[in-house]
Amino acid sequence: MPSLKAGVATSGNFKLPNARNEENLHYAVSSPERAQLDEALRALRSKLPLHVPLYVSGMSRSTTQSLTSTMPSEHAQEFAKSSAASVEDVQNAIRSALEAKKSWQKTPFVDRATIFLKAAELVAGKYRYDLVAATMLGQGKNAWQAEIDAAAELADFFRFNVSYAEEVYNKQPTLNAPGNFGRTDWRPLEGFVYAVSPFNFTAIGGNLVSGPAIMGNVVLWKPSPTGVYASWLVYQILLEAGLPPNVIQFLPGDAELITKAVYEHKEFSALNFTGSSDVFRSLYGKAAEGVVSKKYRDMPRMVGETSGKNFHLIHSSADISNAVKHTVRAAFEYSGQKCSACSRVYIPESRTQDFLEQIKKEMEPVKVGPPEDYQNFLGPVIHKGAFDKIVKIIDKANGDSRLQNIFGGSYDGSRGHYIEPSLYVANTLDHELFDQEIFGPVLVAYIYPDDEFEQVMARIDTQGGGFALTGAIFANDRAVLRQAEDTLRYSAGNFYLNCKTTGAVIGHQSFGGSRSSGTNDKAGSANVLMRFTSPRTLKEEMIPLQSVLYPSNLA
Ligand SMILES: NC(=O)c1ccc[n+]([C@@H]2O[C@H](COP(=O)([O-])OP(=O)(O)OC[C@H]3O[C@@H](n4cnc5c(N)ncnc54)[C@H](O)[C@@H]3O)[C@@H](O)[C@H]2O)c1
Ligand SMILES: N[C@@H](CCC=O)C(=O)O
Repeated sequence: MPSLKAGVATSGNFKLPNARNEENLHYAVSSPERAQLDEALRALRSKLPLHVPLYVSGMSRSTTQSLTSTMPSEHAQEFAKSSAASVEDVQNAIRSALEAKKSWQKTPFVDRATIFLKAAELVAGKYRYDLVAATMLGQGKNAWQAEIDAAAELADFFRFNVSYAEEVYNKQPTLNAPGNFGRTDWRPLEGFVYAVSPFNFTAIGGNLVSGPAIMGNVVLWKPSPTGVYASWLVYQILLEAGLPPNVIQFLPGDAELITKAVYEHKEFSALNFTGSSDVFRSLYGKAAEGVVSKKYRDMPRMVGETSGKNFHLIHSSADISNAVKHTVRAAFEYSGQKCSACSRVYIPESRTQDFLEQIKKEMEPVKVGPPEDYQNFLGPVIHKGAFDKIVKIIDKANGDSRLQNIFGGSYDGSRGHYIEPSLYVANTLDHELFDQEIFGPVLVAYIYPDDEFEQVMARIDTQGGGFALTGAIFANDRAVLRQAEDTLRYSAGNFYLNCKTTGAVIGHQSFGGSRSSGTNDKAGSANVLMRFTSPRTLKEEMIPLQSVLYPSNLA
């Protein structure tokens, strides 16, 4: 069988198609896309529980050990049983990936790029409804949230990562002395990349593996146990698009066991992680131990996009109607399970009545329930662990004299993991709710005296659990927007003016935060792709050297 090796068919340069954002489908009543999605949902339900194998050394394999996930909207229903990789599977995966690397890194960029462009078309076309349905039933997103993730953002990541790779390759020295020629060889890393993905975005798993692979790396993918079926679909799409099987190895299973086996290998060269800060810190620390003990050939790169405690700051000059609508969406869409979700809001005293009246009105038509019912704005939270954690927070908040409940404050776990969207006003800025990432539909507000705007900004910067992912200022006064942008410069990696903290679009807003929110390498940018390269600088001289001595040495 012919393989993708260094070829001769492309001479010189070529121009890739311009990356474009996938247009969203809206699933309005009686729309053709709604009918197709309903069909995909029916078909998927009829196959439950789904079986997800490993894919190691070019072969899929089911193991006797398995992990089970249930439907978050209907926890009596098993959703997926995924195989679990053993230490030996991990070792085989590394061996096969490193073998595949020899030809993959020499594969012309035109061929690597085309595979991901084709994958984007498969996502946007042939598999769109399967991906959206899998994300709805498996991860509890409603049709719109699943569409913007598993269809649009996934296709965008594939298309834009190809463009960003082109941008990286085009970064070449612009100055050459006469008779000299300098170049940069954007080598992939030596060794292999370990990608660990979260449950909450199908697209993120696709991005964590595709970015490094486009740059010529090989990748071991450990998907989230609660997003495993959608990840498996993404993996199969990449294979169908022509990705040689061993370039990415698919390794569901016990996170700690897999990580331990990966971290034992000398050729571990990078971690590409998205998930919670605590898990990233522990993975960072274990890698550092390996660095200290000289276990690895390289100094492994650590790339991590992690947790947030994101804020909306409302100024007295703000358009309150706009601020309210954005706050409802940012705090409650996908039940607050976005790293970018707004979970603390600061309201000026003079506009509080207006804000609270309007937010209560906006909440009236907001419904909570299964994602298959299109009228539901919020679905369930992902699993019992998340539900129990949020319930504990709500129960405590309901009995806390420092908090006033404005709406919500209840939950129902009888059929699915449902939490009512909840707003509490705290009478002190010292409340722990301003620091804790809840990852659920719970918003805490603080009402500040209008003339304490500057003090409140100072607190916003220092509270928030040390996270600095996203934040927003709502104001009509231009000087206030400038002041907030300057004062809160390090409080958020994505800072929004008069719009919500969620919904970064690939190609428009690259994404990530620093401090405890991660390494801020910016998903959706050429910057993060550069972390998966080890550039080599080349210089060639065409004029022979005439003398050893400098002119100044001569008498
Ligand atoms: N900043 C971002 O771009 C971004 C995007 C999405 C999610 N997130 C964050 O992710 C979190 C929610 O996702 P989650 O619940 O899947 O996160 P998580 O940290 O629980 O899990 C993420 C991944 O790490 C794995 N993992 C968990 N424990 C591990 C261990 N001890 N060793 C090795 N791997 C381990 C999981 O199996 C999963 O694949 C939130 O904190 C959210 O803010 C951040
Ligand atoms: N990039 C997404 C958040 C991803 C994290 O969960 C947003 O901007 O809302």
